[in-house]
Amino acid sequence: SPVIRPATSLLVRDPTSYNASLPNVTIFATGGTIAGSASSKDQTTGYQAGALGVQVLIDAVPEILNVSNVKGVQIANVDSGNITPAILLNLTHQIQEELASPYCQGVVVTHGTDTLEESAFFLDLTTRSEKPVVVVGAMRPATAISADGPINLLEAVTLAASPGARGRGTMVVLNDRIASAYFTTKTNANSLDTFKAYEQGFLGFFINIEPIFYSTPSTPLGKPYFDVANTTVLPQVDVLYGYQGLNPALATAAVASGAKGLVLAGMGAGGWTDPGRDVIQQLVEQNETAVVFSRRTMDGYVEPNDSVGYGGGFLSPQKARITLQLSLNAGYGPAQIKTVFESSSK
Ligand SMILES: NC(=O)C[C@H](N)C(=O)O
Repeated sequence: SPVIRPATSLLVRDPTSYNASLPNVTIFATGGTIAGSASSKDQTTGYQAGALGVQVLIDAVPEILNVSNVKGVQIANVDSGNITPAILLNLTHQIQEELASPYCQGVVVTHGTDTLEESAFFLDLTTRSEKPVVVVGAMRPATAISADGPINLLEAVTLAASPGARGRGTMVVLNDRIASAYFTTKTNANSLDTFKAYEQGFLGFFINIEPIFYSTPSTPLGKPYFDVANTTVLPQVDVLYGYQGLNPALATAAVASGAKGLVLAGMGAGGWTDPGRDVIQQLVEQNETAVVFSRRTMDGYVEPNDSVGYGGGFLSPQKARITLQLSLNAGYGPAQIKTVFESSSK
């Protein structure tokens, strides 16, 4: 029988629907448009994200019970812009506990799409299991005509329950595509077809809800693992955006307000202005601030060897930020941080 969690965090479907011949998947709900509710069927912006509870999401797709036994855990119910490090740490702790259970074959996380790539990347770096972890969202609220949430959720649960999904790291499901959390990014603020990994591509897609993969399981080269089992707070790392005539004082202000690290979304392959670099250099020398040069372009590579900071390799600013947070949290010094970013660039 399925593992029973404390009543405060557990919502279970009617236990009589339990089918011993099916796998067990746990759905961790965090909010977002997939749980969004608008005032009319044609409203697809300006609605309330994170309005519906996990049980409502599960009940809307009874087909889920043909592929898996499910139980839902409500972690949060917020617009994904309001996902905090505390929520992320709680999520990864609970997921690891669940993955360690022999009764759990896979995990699904429902999440707003705006910052889905950050949470998915964080989970990818902080969980270590062959079992699938699938992060899913939607672009239309649950109340909309042709809402995409129900089919996305069904596909996500099917994927999490599928033996072929094992050993592929954290995955992202939207719009019939299977993507790797490590490489995926949101590319369009409104369109259903928004998650892409331009250079690395998708892992697979769905036909009749069945996951179809293009290749055998693989792991991105140099993907680091960070143990956060005992972590309760993550260090502050801020992202600054590069542009002509950028304001160098913003970097000073970020460090003064507690940032232990900075990620620069630089121009081109990590470019920063000369006056801006002078200030960055001072911050590195005086405060031992860890600085990663990334890029403001959608895709691309920033050389790991920079005289002032670290180059972010293929990592986007938001993913470089999480990597730097986790490296600092692990107590890594300059040489180890350099290795992490160098390796993730290969
Ligand atoms: N499509 C979405 O889920 C957007 C929403 N604002 C969120 O990220 O929570």
